[in-house]
Amino acid sequence: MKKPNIALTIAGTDPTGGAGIMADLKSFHASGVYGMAVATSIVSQNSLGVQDVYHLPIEVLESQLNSVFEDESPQAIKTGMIASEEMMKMIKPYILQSNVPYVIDPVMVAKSGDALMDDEGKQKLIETLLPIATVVTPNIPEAEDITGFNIETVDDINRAGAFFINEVGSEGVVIKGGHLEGDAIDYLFTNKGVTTWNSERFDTKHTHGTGCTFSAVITAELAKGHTIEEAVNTAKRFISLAIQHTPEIGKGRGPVNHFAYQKIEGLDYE
Ligand SMILES: Nc1ncnc2c1ncn2[C@@H]1O[C@H](COP(=O)(O)OP(=O)(O)OP(=O)(O)O)[C@@H](O)[C@H]1O
Ligand SMILES: Cc1ncc(CO)c(N)n1
Repeated sequence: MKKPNIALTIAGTDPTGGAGIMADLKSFHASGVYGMAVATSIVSQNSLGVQDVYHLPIEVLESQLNSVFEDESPQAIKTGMIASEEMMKMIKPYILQSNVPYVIDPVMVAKSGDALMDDEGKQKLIETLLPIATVVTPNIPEAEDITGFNIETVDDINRAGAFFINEVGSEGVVIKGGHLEGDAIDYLFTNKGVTTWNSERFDTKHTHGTGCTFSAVITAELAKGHTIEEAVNTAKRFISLAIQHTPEIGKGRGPVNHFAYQKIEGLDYE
């Protein structure tokens, strides 16, 4: 059997399996990539919201990172919820040393509206990790927080894309239109220009963890050696099918279907 490509996620948890490292592992697996996961914060959350957040001590983060990197290095890395500057600084040298594609989902607020990062953390993300990202995947409110201006029109989105590439120094940014009205349009900006993906908006409340899933699939595709454009293309198809075929789990805003893409595309990995 061929050795699989490996993707690593460094993020918060969701005991109900819809978001965070649990969603990332499912998405890696459904993309045919071997998944590894380092936890930053333990989040008591479910489809109804966030009940409690416990940030792990910095030594616990370091110890997990050492366990991963002294053994087998991943071919791509993703970070999600990172609550403090201390954690960002701890993670950065591991990313730089591994020298593989690095995806940042700049998680700030859960779909329920609960905050997962404080204001200082947002500023520090811009200084420490965003400049070394291969791809950043903000939703509109996250892009507004990072750029410091309101995003309402396509002109605003173009301005935000330019900000990430030219001012922050990220290689690519996907500004996700999930929070706007109308079709779900995503905009990828790189130094080659802009590419857009358009999907119909599915009328469902079950969109818990869509951002985690989308960025995890981009990471998995980059781990396989695909280009940024190819990776976003696959991730868009993956998340659209996952939202279209939600499993109806939970009393509130439930998770998406992480296995719809694999099933519908008829994929059979080695
Ligand atoms: N109702 C929907 N129908 C179709 N696509 C959607 C819908 N909602 C979101 N998307 C798509 O899902 C992906 C994730 O975008 P979204 O804006 O929901 O991320 P997010 O807010 O970061 O998610 P979360 O914070 O819950 O993890 C994008 O490709 C977006 O266009
Ligand atoms: C741990 C975690 N990361 C990200 C999100 C955003 O969906 C969430 N709800 N929980």
